Amino acid sequence: MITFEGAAKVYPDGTVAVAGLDLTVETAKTTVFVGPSGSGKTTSLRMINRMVEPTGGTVRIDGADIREQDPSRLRRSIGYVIQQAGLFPHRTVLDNIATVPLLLGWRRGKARARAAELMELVGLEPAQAKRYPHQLSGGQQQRVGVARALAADPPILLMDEPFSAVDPIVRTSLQDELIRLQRELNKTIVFVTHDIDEAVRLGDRIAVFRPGGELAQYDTPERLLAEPVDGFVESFIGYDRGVRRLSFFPASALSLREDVVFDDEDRVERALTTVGDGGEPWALVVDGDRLPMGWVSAAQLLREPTGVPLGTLELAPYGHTFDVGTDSLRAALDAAVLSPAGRAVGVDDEGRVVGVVSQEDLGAALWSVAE
Ligand SMILES: Nc1ncnc2c1ncn2[C@@H]1O[C@H](COP(=O)(O)OP(=O)(O)OP(=O)(O)O)[C@@H](O)[C@H]1O
Repeated sequence: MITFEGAAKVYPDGTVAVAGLDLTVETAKTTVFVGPSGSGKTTSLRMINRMVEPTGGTVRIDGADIREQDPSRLRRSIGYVIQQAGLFPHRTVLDNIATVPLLLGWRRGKARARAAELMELVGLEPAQAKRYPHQLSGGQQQRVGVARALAADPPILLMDEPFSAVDPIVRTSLQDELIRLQRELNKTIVFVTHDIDEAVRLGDRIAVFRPGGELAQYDTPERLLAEPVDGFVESFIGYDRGVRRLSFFPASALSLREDVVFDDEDRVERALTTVGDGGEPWALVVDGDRLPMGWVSAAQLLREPTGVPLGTLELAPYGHTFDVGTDSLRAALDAAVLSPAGRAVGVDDEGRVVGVVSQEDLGAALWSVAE
């Protein structure tokens, strides 16, 4: 547990970077500091490893005042990852990762073996061990940065905008990796970002900072999105917070329809029992393995001669699907919005169609969330 007790930082030029922070970071959880530029996130983070000394208040780790600990020893017991990874350019990937164990006096062989183990943990190929940082992509460099920070197995990991310099696709995969790693390692992670979406994805708790180095709100992502404390937090989160909140509700609560799903060998007249004449506007066609093939509209079915197998018709693309076991209401809504039929296709973990969610069913689920 890391506790900030009235921790403040005023620079000699009078800039108030952090104006008396009271906050407890829970052990083995991910806490995200988010806020606009200059709101004191990095300064607060760096107080934890004494890269910044507070001008007021106290920071404790598991109850002990960090001022009473030797700064370089403290730093070796806390992993630190920064934007652009901050790797040593003239050291190989393996030696970069082995830095802290070597500083701690490990034998070279043991430090390198540990570094190789960490490369695998963060998803780097063994062949990259002998490369230099400039021979890696930005995303790979960040992975090396994370491996280096974890090398001595520190209980605390500080991450200062570690993924902000990579493109959005790499960024999402690094976030996924961090979520997976954290499930395995249970570190106390403090993560700084500007990006509220990143904060909501990664954080067990989120601290929103406002200009002037003040804490505006400290809450779980669910509560932050549901109940921002004031106009500043609300506008910082953005006006689509209602839709974002849907990520916290499982899609498994939706009722799925199977009576509008037909086999590719079924004939047009079979589909017309529920779609078209049967009142429904769209049918979903699946193949013999129940993998989705596409949509056919009621209007088209009524034009086609009977006896034609549905799989031979020109089908509208089914768009993207949602996983009924693991996805959220947000994913289901997204799938419905992007579908030409305005309906979302729910699949199991092997991509086989379980059923379809109509707009009415989605609407009912959204109402229950709003209550
Ligand atoms: N060495 C320094 N001397 C004077 N002012 C400083 C110093 N370092 C930081 N500041 C100021 O302290 C304030 C907080 O900076 P900090 O880096 O903590 O903000 P931040 O929220 O992390 O911002 P960003 O997201 O842009 O990194 C800013 O106004 C910054 O200009």
